[in-house]
Amino acid sequence: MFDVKTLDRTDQEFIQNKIHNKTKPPGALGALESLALQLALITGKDTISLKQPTILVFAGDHGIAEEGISIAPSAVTQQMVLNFLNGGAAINCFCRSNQIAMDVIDAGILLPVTDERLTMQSLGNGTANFTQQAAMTLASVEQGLQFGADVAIKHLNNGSNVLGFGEMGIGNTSSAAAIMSAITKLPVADCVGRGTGISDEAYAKKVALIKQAMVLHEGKLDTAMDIMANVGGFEIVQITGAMLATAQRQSIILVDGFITTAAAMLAVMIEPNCQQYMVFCHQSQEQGHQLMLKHLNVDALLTLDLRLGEGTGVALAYPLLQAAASFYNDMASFAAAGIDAV
Ligand SMILES: O=C(O)c1ccc[n+]([C@@H]2O[C@H](COP(=O)([O-])O)[C@@H](O)[C@H]2O)c1
Ligand SMILES: Cc1cc2nc[nH]c2cc1C
Repeated sequence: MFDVKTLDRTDQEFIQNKIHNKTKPPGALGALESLALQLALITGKDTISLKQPTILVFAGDHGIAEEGISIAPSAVTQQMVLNFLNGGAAINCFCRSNQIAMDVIDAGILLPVTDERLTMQSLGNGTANFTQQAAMTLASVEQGLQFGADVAIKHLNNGSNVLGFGEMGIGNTSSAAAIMSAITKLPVADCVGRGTGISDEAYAKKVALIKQAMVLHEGKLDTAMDIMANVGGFEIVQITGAMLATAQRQSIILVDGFITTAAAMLAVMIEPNCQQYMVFCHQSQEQGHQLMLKHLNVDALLTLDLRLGEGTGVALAYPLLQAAASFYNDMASFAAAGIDAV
């Protein structure tokens, strides 16, 4: 279904020399230098171009929410979708301040929203409770990957070359933790965090429930498709498909927090080359996120102790991409500035 090419590294030496010859001590721009290298490899060796940055916010509900493992009920997913559409959420503020476009997608929320500003590609009214049965069918996984790819391609065809991914879904840290445990083989207790900020009691219940689910689905968590069907979420599947399509089009993927990184891990499991197109924007406070990033062997750009999701870490990190582009494109070289190279 997807065919992601390895990033062409023919120009790597040229790009590294260009960065090296800027008027600064070698390496002095730290993480911005590796970011500039990645962006130049993706968008072009002469100029880094970031076109029509857009954050796709996928919303979906989770059957496991009926167990009381979040501070909020599933109805809040719908209410937050309305908030996104009305411009009132944190992600709206940060997108506005950094001139990033937004698209809100109903990937499968419990309570419907009828609004022409919402991109409708629902896979159903929330997943089944994965502690009792499979979250969804394999047919839903396939449809979800396609829906996700479709919306990414729409934005890429409209001229964007940088897509960020965010999500909203009460209960989705439970699904992300189960996905993480299935992929990394780390113990459930290392993968489960407090999500929206649950009590000690709810946390203990969440760990026990996810352990129970891992036993229930044992032997059926070996492929990305099976992981998604058994313990996934509608928004997570669509983000996975959207990331795969973005990588296939050799465009930039901006990864947000714990849930979007779970989707990123699934995309990488399906097409390992995907990771070369990904920028990990922040390290969430959700306890498993650090271990996810370690598993992928990546560093995030920001650590702000965010644990909100929605794509907020992407929107906040975007100015760092602009800074990387700006120094790569506009900063003087030693030769141009008449400074003795160091
Ligand atoms: O992105 C993150 O790292 C993150 C960490 C904790 C919570 N969230 C958000 O909180 C919701 C899921 O939390 P929960 O407790 O309902 O599983 C969902 O809407 C996410 O966007 C997001
Ligand atoms: C209010 C609220 C806003 C959110 N945004 C992302 N996840 C969220 C969860 C809650 C509960």
